[in-house]
Amino acid sequence: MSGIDLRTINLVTGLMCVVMGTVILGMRRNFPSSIQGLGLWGLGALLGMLASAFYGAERLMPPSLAAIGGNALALTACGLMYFGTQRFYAQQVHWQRWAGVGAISLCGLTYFAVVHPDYQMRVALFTATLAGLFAAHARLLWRQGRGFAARFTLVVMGLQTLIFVARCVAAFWLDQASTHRFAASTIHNAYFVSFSFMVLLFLVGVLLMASERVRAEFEHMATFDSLTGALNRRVLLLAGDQELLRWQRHAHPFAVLLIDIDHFKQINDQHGHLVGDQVLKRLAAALRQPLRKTDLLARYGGEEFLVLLPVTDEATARELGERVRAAVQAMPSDPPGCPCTISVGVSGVHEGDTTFDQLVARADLALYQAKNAGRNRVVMMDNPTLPSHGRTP
Ligand SMILES: Nc1nc2c(ncn2[C@@H]2O[C@H](COP(=O)(O)OP(=O)(O)OP(=O)(O)O)[C@@H](O)[C@H]2O)c(=O)[nH]1
Repeated sequence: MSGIDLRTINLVTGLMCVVMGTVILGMRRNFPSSIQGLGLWGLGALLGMLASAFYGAERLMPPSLAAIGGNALALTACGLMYFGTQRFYAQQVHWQRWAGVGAISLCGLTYFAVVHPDYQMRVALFTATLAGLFAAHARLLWRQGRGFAARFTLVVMGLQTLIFVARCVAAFWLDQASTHRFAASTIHNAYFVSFSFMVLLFLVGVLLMASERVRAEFEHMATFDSLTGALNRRVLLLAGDQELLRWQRHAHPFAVLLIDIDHFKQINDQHGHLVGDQVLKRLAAALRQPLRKTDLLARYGGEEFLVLLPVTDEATARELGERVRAAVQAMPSDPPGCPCTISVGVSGVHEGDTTFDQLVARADLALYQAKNAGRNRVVMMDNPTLPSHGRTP
């Protein structure tokens, strides 16, 4: 360890910070604005580079200025990283509290650099402040983090905390001989090298966290309808194809409900599209209520919904259709005078069906009959003349 050149490590750490900071800020431009925190992480990394530059330039300026400037920049950089993670997890950023802690710490560092020079006290104060900040950061990741990237970053932050606590303790008991930031001592070298390595790992960790989040958001967008939160048409059709294969293999019956809002155009025309959108949202919530956990609800088109009912025969499907229709009719009218009813076409899988589209086409035919018969009713294709429990509005 004694052969390590700490100035070179300081330079490499600064370069890593500038590269990673630039990458993070570049990614921020291409990521959806819903992913917050990247700007603060990127800025933190760039300030980390400036801190290294200050530490390295101590021969070009009074050493106390290099020490205070470097420490101020390093504290700010680590604070920005923490605030970045708070923003990433949509937490309130309490920067005032940490700005206060940083300011007190910096006053102490200035005192021990200028008024009463004491290198050991500076090391102890600086490492204790950062250990507290890293511990808060690790706690946040522990509470909010999900998935590999967050766990990885949590481990890195936990190790950072331990390294800084160890360095703080060593400043009093084990390291009396050290008098300078770049002076070679086993304890100091170990701290310096591991800290530099952890800075790099932390920046890799936050990059992974952001990439994981973007993937999850795109997956969500590709799976769910953004207005109603129901599945989208593509996902339900794929699930329907799978259900048909299962039926061909195991002969478990299944069925679909095709649902269309009655006179929705009137709701839009009378109250505007925004109210129409709210009705669609409330309707999707009402449709879910009578369904089982295994049933899949999707927005099939503008004001059309499709429900896939696995392991369900036609009689049960019709009953469920009726429950769904009744649940929508029971929805409180909002805005007042804006009643909402639905027509439902039901179809189960039939001998000879080779595609899921055939079921949907039958349900569509049944829906057409329900509309023609006066709306607010459930019609099943096999028995389109069944008396409806619903009433014409
Ligand atoms: N607000 C809103 N309206 C939508 C959306 N998608 C489709 N629509 C509207 O849904 C209405 C569908 O009208 P029509 O197909 O004539 O059907 P309807 O008025 O419900 O009449 P019936 O189905 O015969 O009972 C149109 O006015 C569309 O503009 C949407 O996402 N939001």
